[in-house]
Amino acid sequence: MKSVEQHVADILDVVGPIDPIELDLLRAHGGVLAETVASPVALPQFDNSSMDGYAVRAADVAAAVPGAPVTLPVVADIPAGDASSGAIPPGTCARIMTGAPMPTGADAVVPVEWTDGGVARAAIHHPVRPGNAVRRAGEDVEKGTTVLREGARVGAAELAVLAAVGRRSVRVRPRPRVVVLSTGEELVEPGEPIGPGQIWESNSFMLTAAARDAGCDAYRHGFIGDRPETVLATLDDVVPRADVIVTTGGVSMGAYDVVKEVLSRLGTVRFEQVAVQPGKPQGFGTVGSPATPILTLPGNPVSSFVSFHLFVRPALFRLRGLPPEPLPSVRARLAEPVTSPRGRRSYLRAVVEYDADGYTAAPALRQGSHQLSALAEANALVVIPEDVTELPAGEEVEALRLPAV
Ligand SMILES: Nc1nc2c(c(=O)[nH]1)N[C@H]1C(S)=C(S)[C@@H](COP(=O)(O)OP(=O)(O)OC[C@H]3O[C@@H](n4cnc5c(N)ncnc54)[C@H](O)[C@@H]3O)O[C@H]1N2
Ligand code: MOO
Repeated sequence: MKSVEQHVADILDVVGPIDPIELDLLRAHGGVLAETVASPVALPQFDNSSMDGYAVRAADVAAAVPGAPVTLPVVADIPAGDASSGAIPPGTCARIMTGAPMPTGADAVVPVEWTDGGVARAAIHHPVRPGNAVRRAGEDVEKGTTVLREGARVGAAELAVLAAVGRRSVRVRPRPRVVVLSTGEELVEPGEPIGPGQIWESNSFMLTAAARDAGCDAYRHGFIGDRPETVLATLDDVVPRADVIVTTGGVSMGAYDVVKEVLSRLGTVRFEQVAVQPGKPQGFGTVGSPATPILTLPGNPVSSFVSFHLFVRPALFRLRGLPPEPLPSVRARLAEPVTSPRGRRSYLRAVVEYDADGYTAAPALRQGSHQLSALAEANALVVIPEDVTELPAGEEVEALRLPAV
């Protein structure tokens, strides 16, 4: 059987970063910068006050002390956005608001709390040093310097920086469009009545959400039955709208394993067994024109979930133009003994907790690949290597942290 690492490497060979496009700021949210951004201006662009108070010459208020204030005439009132005040003569002051341009001649701001708050004349009770409460032009960003590098993920802070340097749009690799399809005649839409032998469909909700959590625009196409013509027609239909297609079900050895049957015929998708538990039957390749990457995951819900984190997630990172890093991991002590099949690497659902002695991993009692309840409780996947069949409690293991919402 193929190793997990080899399967990831093979997938990454067929998946490349999606092409960059210029997008308006909020549409670029969640994208990855495809340009390095330099600021065309200094930030701040002008000296301005960091407090509501009075712009003064520091020398004029050097003698001020509580009880014996220096009183100055107020010659201007400067709100933020008002650059019309000109210079203030020596021995005067200007009422100034946070963010307002410093008037020429003033070199410091006295916060309003240190004054009587006067409108025509202001009594100042504290001396200030030159530069007090003044934000100098360029002290945040000098004109022409790099503020964001290619490869940065465009989140809230990056959008703030882009807007602050005057950008309305930016070149990014946008969030990849992931189309999620499930197959199986037994599936019924949740909320609908269910008949004997049927189950409510769950994989496509899980995968759509997981892909969104991984920074993609994911669409749940819903599910299709086990008829080859429908599967092919559906794939043709979604290719133009997808940067990657993820399917579940129909990839093992059964008589109705339609995904495998249909895609094997095309010759562009490989079906293999990976030495992993759960998630052994896997397929990947490309479909349609333009050739669109497709990953076919097993139908068992837990297998599908684990496959997403091991195989789909790196592919999504690659599409985004990010390093295909694995889930973050910690070393943890097993709270219970565990077993694992020889020759397959197990990913056991577990609850990892941190205390004074470090991390502990409590494996879920129900580890079946259909047992979803344990999945919802778990916050980690404990890795049991291929050549290990059992481990006692207390043994140290690698635990992959599952992303939290
Ligand atoms: N003879 C063999 N049988 C199986 C093997 C094998 O090697 N030889 N492998 C087993 C393993 S391991 C897995 S994993 C599954 C994978 O099966 P498929 O990918 O073909 O998936 P299905 O047969 O369609 O479904 C499996 C299981 O999952 C349920 N399911 C499917 N889709 C959904 C969905 N969207 N939402 C919720 N549940 C879903 C389905 O009802 C089945 O119970 O094959 C084993 N068999
Ligand atoms: O690989 Mo299957 O996922 O063992 O249940």
